[in-house]
Amino acid sequence: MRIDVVTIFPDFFSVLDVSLLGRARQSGLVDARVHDLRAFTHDRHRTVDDTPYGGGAGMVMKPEPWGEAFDAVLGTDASAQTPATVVFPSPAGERFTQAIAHELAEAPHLVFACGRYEGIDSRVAEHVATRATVRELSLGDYVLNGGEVAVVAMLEAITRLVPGMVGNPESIVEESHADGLLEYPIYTKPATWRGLDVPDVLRSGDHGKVAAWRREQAIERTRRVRPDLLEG
Ligand SMILES: Nc1c(O)cccc1[N+](=O)[O-]
Repeated sequence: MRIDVVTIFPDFFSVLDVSLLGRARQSGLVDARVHDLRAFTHDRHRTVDDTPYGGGAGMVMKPEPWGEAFDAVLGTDASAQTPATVVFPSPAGERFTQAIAHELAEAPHLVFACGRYEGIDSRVAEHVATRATVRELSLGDYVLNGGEVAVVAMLEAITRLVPGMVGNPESIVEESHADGLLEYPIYTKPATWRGLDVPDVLRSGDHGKVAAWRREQAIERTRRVRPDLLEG
């Protein structure tokens, strides 16, 4: 899987050199590249923003540097069988979910466009849609200063699903949201800690009873904390 990230804060993604993603990068499972948007400017001040048409507070990211950045990262896709998927993290986007993480983990080429200021000139996504699959995705209903934080989270959620990324693929199956439910409570030694005991069923050795208890706990926790996940 190839991943390109375009941002005015490339250092934000030094995280790609550590953790799971760092190892995957070194192993060649993931070819992740970070691009500084200012590398696609041509003026002395390396300008990436300007005032909004129609007035209003804040600044808008200019289309020209983005156009050149996408030329650079999408150029080779002209002959690609599957067009790239370009993700614009945005509070106005579709909610990013585990299901979408699985979908994007199948994509051969992902590009993440990190907006700043009030956002990117809307013509950029319109233009890119003629050359790639565009997804506008939101991490949550709150205001961030830009897309970088959201992209780091999405990158972790997506790349850990790439085959070979995690040691035990089983560990992915039994996680919160993996089966549409929140994860059941988990315990390890000691059996009693500060007067609190591990549920007896988990020490019974009866795998059937353990599985039933875990399912019941996951449903109960989901009903209590995220009833919306049980609808529909
Ligand atoms: N919420 C937000 C934002 O305020 C700015 C960029 C991206 C996001 N997001 O992905 O959730």
